[in-house]
Amino acid sequence: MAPWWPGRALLSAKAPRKLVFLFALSLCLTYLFYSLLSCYTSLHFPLQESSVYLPQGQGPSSATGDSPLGRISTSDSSRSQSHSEQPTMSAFSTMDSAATWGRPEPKGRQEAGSIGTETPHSFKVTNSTVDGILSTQMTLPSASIRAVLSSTNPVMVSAADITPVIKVWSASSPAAPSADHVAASSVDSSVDSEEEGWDQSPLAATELIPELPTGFLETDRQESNTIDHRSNLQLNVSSTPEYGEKNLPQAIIIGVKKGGTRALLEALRVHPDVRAVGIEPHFFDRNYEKGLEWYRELMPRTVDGQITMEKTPSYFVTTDAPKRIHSMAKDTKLIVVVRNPITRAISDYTQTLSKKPEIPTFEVLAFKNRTLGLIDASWSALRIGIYALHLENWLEYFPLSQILFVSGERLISDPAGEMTKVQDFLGLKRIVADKHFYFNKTKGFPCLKKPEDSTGVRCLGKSKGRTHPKIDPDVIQRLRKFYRPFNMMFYQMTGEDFQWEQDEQEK
Ligand SMILES: Nc1ncnc2c1ncn2[C@@H]1O[C@H](COP(=O)(O)OS(=O)(=O)O)[C@@H](OP(=O)(O)O)[C@H]1O
Repeated sequence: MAPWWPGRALLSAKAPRKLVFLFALSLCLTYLFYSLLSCYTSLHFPLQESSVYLPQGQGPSSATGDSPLGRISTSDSSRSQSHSEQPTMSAFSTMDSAATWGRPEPKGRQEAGSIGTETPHSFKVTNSTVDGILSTQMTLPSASIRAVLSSTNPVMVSAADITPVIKVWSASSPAAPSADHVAASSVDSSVDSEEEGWDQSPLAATELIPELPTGFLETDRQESNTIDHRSNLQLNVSSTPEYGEKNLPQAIIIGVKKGGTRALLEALRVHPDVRAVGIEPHFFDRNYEKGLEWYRELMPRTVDGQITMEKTPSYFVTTDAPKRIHSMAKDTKLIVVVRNPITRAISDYTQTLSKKPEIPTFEVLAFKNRTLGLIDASWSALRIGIYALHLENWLEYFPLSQILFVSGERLISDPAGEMTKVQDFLGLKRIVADKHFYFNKTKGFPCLKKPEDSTGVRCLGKSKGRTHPKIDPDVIQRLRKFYRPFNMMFYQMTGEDFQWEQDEQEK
């Protein structure tokens, strides 16, 4: 009986050999296609998933175990849907520089109709180019932000992919697509921001200053923990008087992590009309189910004319925070301290490293594929720095006029100047000024001092102003390219050029 496989006889025949060759070729092509497809899919993280770091023992991180830091992925149908609806683009090459862009109405205003009366904003680009193309007035819908997120990763730019996504939004355009599916709704908790009040730090020989009298720029001892760690303890700052009443905050420092939020809050606390809770309440991200009364209880007492404040830097990247804060009080003033996203990422990494020395290097974590130069934008240290993406979420609820962007860099180089802006924004008398700051050479940062008493300064603790590890300059260069379009978008959205592109030397 003839074998089912004709063997050499068949292979030696000319025509069948061609067939076999074609078959093998098609197999190779199919394989290649699926490899590319899977590569493509994995690169689309921001459209599909939210990858975050979780502290050890929290969440399902260990189940996925794709990172020693416990990265997890969450997907839901809305994400997949947005993915399928999501057009992509190649950088800004499709932008029409003459197009006029309008900001969609903040949802809050649509609903309540009472957050101010201004017409939808449009913004002049302050820094005129993104790869030489971005210019004029435009607003950046989340679709384009995500598209840039794809296109800043070189592998993403394939001919088939390149679909223009920039839509001209007139003032009557519907709200921008929600950024819900991309915002980090559960950004890292245990390695979250570190709260620490002003410490007396070692001073240079020429700066030696006697011990502070008790009560001077009082440090809230409870600041070293987040609310989560302190469960339901009474958390008023130690200097809180027993008179007055507890109010929900009228102003919140919502971000960004490692931006300089503690320095800002502590400087604000010098102002007699500001009362702030020292710890980070994490109400709008982690403790929301505890209710507003729980939140109010955390606040220090205030008397007439004083404002209540808190800071929780993770709010800025929390999907639900804008909606929640808006539903608490639509006139809440929001402050975001922003810092060069590359330095911010390194600072974030340095903090994690200080707690988990075994983690891979920054260079390793920053890439999905280093050979291809493919940035891992799912790494929270990098993703937090895509400010335009997160801001878009806030602008759906709050008008730009209700958000103040403080430069983390200027907060160090000219703290009094930044404080003037902050006080004006909060409607406070300009009280915190140059005389309240002192540059501590040992610390390398400004510290607070009591103007009428030059015997003491207070600096932030050791976890603020850490020495950063030296990062491979090629990696920095790649990150610059990655962030550049997002920074441009952010400048455009805020109407302010933070000049991060000029930072040649990362710390
Ligand atoms: N006056 C003063 N003293 C010390 N540090 C200062 C100050 N002003 C700004 N900074 C910068 O603040 C960075 C920490 O930011 P945050 O307070 O937002 O961090 S956190 O999110 O609350 O953990 C911290 O980041 P690192 O330098 O990376 O440690 C500082 O650069």
